[in-house]
Amino acid sequence: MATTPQPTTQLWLSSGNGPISRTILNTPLRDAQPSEIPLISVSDITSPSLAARTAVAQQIRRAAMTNGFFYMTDHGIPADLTAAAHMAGLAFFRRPAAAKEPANTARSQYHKYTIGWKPAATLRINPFESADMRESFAWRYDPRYDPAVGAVEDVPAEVARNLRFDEDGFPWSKTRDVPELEEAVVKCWQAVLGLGRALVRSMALSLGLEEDAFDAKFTHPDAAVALNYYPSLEGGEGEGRDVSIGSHTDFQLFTILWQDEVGGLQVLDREGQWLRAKPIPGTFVVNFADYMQRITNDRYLSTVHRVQNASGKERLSMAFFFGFNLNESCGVLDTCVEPGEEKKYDEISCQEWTRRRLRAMHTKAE
Ligand SMILES: O=C(O)CCC(=O)C(=O)O
Ligand SMILES: [Fe+2]
Repeated sequence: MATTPQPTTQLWLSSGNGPISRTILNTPLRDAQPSEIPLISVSDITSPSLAARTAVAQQIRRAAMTNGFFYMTDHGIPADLTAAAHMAGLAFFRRPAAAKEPANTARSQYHKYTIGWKPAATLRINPFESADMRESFAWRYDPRYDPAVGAVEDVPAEVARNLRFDEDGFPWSKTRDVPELEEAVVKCWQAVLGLGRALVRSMALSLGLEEDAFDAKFTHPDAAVALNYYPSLEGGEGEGRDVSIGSHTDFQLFTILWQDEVGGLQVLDREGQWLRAKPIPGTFVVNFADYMQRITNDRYLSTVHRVQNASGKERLSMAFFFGFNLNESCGVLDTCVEPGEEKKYDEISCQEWTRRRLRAMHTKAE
């Protein structure tokens, strides 16, 4: 018996290769089932037992090839670290715009798009949807804060070329009215950085490589953090309504996201169904991003997601983005092509890839 095709709509998004579209079902948004966004315990991610580490890697592989999203539990990040950054973030954002203005990204010496505070509705990550109603505060990798880096003078020249620091200590020099913010965010970032490195090793294993295959590529990773602050939207959730952050994919390898208990994150599954990724206390959400999709020849999905916070309450999330050192590049991995299959992507540096993505969000980009 022939099945009637389900009504669909085209969803347009920007990408590093220009606008792309996805076919989405016209069915209403619904909560994700555990089989769609699984819960993975990573307690064995650094276990001395290879079998135990492999078991984690296999679950990650399955999630990457299903919908590209999973909840991560037993991750070892102390709850008091995320709680302190959450509270400090709220204290920062709840102040009037004039108090946040000194930390406006536009005032950064070198990182006018990627470090500091962005006011609400000034970004539109998806040109086909409303402006992003979120405010954000972002910071990016600085080896002076990386516990795995000894002396900053030892950072190799080819890495250092892509790392520039504002001489006045921006943005932290402009957030002194919330004195706890710097320490709370940096401590959380440091802990998640360690976890991110462990995850890359697990992902190497999951791709049939040696665990240390990527080690040289993340000595000084493109590890950024964004605190997102979402006032409640007026119009409710669903197609055609305002977005807190528009439909997009993340740029680099993967994102580790902490979310509060409000909810609002939506994930587009492989069939084109929008799913709510409801908060599960104590977990982080992990999603794969564009660079990972490229090097795996589309084996691992860079999943489209967005946020609509229509809860009537404010929401805060912290996104930790993880990528290789910006000067690094990686082509499609041999373990991701079957005999006779073509490599779909050229090798491109992480710097160039993130630049292309940023350019699609801003008229100019660093
Ligand atoms: O706040 C969220 O749940 C997601 C944020 C996000 O997608 C991002 O910052 O890239
Ligand atoms: Fe995202």
